[in-house]
Amino acid sequence: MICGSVPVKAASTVVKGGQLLFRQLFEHKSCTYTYLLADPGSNEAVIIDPVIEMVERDSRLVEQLKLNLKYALNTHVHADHVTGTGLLKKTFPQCRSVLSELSGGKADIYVKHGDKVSVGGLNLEVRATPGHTNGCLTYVLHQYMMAFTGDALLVRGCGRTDFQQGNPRTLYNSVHQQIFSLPNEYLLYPAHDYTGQTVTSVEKERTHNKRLTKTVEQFEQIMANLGLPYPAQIDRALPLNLVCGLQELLSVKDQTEQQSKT
Ligand SMILES: N[C@@H](CCC(=O)N[C@@H](CSS)C(=O)NCC(=O)O)C(=O)O
Ligand SMILES: [Fe+2]
Repeated sequence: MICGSVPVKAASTVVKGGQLLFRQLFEHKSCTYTYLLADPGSNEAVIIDPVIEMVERDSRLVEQLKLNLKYALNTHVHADHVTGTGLLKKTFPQCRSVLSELSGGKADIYVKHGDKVSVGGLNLEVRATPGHTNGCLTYVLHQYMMAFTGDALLVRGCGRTDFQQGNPRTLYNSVHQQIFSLPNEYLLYPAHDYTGQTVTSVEKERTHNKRLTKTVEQFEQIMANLGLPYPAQIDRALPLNLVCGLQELLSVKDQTEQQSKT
C-alpha cells in the first residue's frame, strides 16, 4: 500500500452532453476521494464525501466556481477520516447534510433506497449497498452514466467487512445486485484508492475484480483473511462522523472518552 505518497491530481471531466461540472478531489492521508458535481444551468452543486482537513480547499473551489452548494452527502459513516460536512455547513449555511437513514449518524436529511437527490437538473438515484456498513449508499447519476460507490466497491477491490456492521455476504449481494446490474459502460467512482487509480467501470469490475468475480463463499473466505490493520484515525473519526464531524456536537461523555484516548 502506498497511501499518502501517490501523486494523484484532481481530475476534471467533460462527460457526454457536456453539461456536467465534475471535480474529483483527493485527500492524501486517508486516500479519500471527494466529488463535486454541479449543474451549470442553475449552478446548484452537491459534494460527496468531503474530508475535514480539505474543507478550505473545497470551499474555495465552490466559491471560485460560483456554485450554490445545496447538499453535502456522505456515502456512509466513515471510519478512516473525519467528514467535512459540518464545517462546510458553517461556510455555506444553505447546505444540507445527507446520510442514509440506516447510518445511525446525525444529518439534516435522511435518505433510503430509491430516493432521489436533485440539484438543478441533476438527479442522483440513491441505492442501498450495505455490507461494509449498514448505511452504505451508492449514488447513481444515470444522466451521465456515473455512480459513486463509497466503500462498497473500490477499483479492483471493495470495502472491508471486519468492523462497524460489516458483513461479506451482504456486501457481495449489494455489489452484484445494485452496482454490477448497471450497464457495462457506467463509470464507477470510489471513495478511496490506495494504488493511484481514479475511476473504473461496471464492465471492468465485473471482469477483473479479484474479490467480487468469485463465488459468495470464496468472497467470504477472502474477506475473512484480508489481514488489514485498523484505519489510523478510526477512534477519532467514528464518534465525530456520527455528528457531522463537529466536536461541539459530541456529548460530554463522548468527549471525555475521546480525551482519555489521546
Ligand atoms: N490504511 C488506511 C485504511 C485502509 C482501510 O482500511 N480502508 C478501508 C476503507 S476506509 S473504512 C477499506 O475498506 N479497505 C479495503 C481494502 O481492501 O483496502 C488508514 O489508516 O486510513
Ligand atoms: Fe468506510
